[in-house]
Amino acid sequence: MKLNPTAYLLGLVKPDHPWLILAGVVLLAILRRITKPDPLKDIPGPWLAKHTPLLLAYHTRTGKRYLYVDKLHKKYGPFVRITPTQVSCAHPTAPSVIYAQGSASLPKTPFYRSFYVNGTPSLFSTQDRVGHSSKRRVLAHPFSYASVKQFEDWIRRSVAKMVMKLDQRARKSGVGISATTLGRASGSDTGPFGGVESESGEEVDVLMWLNYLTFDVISDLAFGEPLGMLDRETDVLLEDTKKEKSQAGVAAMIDFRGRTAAFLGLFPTLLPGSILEPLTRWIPDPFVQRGLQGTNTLSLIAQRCVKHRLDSDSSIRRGDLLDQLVDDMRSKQAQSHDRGGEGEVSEADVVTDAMLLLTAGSDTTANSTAAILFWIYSTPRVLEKLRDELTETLSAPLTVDSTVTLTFSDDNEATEEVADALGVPLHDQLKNLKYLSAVIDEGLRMFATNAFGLPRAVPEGTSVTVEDKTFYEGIELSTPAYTIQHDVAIWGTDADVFRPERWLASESASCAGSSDSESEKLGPAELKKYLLTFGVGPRACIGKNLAMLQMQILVAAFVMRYDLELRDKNELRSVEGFMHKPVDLWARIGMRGGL
Ligand code: HEM
Repeated sequence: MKLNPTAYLLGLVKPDHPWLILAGVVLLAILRRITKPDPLKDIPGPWLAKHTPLLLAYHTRTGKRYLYVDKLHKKYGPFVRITPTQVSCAHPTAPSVIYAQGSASLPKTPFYRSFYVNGTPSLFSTQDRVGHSSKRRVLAHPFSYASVKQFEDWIRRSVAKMVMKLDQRARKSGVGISATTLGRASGSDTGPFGGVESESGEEVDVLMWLNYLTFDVISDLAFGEPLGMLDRETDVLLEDTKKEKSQAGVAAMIDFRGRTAAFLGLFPTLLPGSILEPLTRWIPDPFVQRGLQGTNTLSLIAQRCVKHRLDSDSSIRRGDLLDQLVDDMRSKQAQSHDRGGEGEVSEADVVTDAMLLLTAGSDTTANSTAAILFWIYSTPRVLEKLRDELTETLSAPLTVDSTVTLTFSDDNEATEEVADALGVPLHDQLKNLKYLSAVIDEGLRMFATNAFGLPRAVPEGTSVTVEDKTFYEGIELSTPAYTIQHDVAIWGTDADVFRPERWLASESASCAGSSDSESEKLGPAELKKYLLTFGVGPRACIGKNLAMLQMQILVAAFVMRYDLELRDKNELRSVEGFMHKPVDLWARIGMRGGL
């Protein structure tokens, strides 16, 4: 078939040999690179990485990019070339330079165009600084701690629903988990937590339940209705999804989308804004197609929700995040009317940002919480100490009469009573608990939900110096979060040990496992600079308050209520897309002794 360039550019016609065209593009890029002077010739790295992003792309596809980059740093040192234009900087001074605030801040790279939705950038993916500030201002207030606190009742209601369902599994054969499986921390047969030697409860995938919860919470806030995963006890297939070939649920689609974006982002010539972009949809690769299909379907769902809100009576307000996005659109449309359309925010912008909130704010929180629970339940000393701290503050979960049958209703007040009766903690009871906070920070450090080196570009006509290396315009710099969070020069020789005490000023050097570490010299406030889980600088996570509030409530609720016997307490299997996530967290769940 003869290729009609216009039809191809409109994406209407499938070219005969998309792989050949792609191979040609890669070859041209290599030739160009070989014949041009190389500004990064002094930066070490694998030979192939100098000429093509394919090596990094391969490791991205395996879901272990962070381990590959970590290995490169161990071999080549703090500066490693990972693609022809990208340098991974694992020097401790790198985060404050690459993710600097204010006029020194570096823009996001074209990599982020892989997250555009139908060609529209979101708050997260936009490279334009002015556009970013304007979008960020809209959501800054709703994500402030004071505003997020107002969502607390919504969150506790969902936690209560999850707890009731997990209780049924945990009570299957009535009694607590054996002391042996918990590590016999106290040496007594009844175990430190009052459990007795017996098999109890069902095996559940804790990660899956956390996903149901966080997806319900964020869809309620961003889409105006919960997806209903907790009710249905499954990743949902929405009406819009059922028409699709893949038949994947929402959580699975978000996963495909993140993995595909991390891969395609390494080939900017295939992304929106590039002439070759129409080719992308014809790439005969199921991995890519699943991700693109996921994006399309999620955007259809978002469009339906936004349309529903726009069509509904504007005087009835839910006070959720979607209300904020719609209000902003309406006010900017009114203002720009007088300026001939300049600065207008369209329905497509609202759809893209609503979808962003769902994708950024759901499994990230679930994955982080699952990882933290893994570390807590595989370290009996920490579990015991955390329970001591929580017990001093929360008595409710231990006094619940478990024989009373609690039922859920649509009446919010009634369900809040259920949350109280089930002893779901209030954030005010938790927010100042030092050990809980240290355990969460340490879990985030160890697992590194954001393990990726988030790329930033050196702008035209400028240069950036990290330690003794200067980089010029067009070079892309990133800091590998996992590597920094496990660097012995920062955390000490026990960098790979789960030791929450390093975050407590009074105890940072006094616990088993601590050594001649640098972390004895760096106090907890200094160490915070190297915890990159939520990003750093002007593009850092806007949802951190919401995520922390959920994680604190969830961790406290689990630890106070359940004993978990992990199927594998030696390893948390994980995979990295754009974010790093556990594959699952199977555990036999039992009610804690006394409940
Ligand atoms: C533990 C959970 C979370 C983690 C680990 C996390 C991590 C991150 C990271 C590393 C970034 C920076 C990305 C970059 O620079 O490319 C980011 C940005 C962002 N996150 Fe989160 N996040 C979490 C929860 C949330 C929640 C609950 C929401 C909202 C519902 C959210 C919304 C966003 C948004 C909108 C951005 C883009 C901010 C901007 O560019 O100005 N995140 N997040």
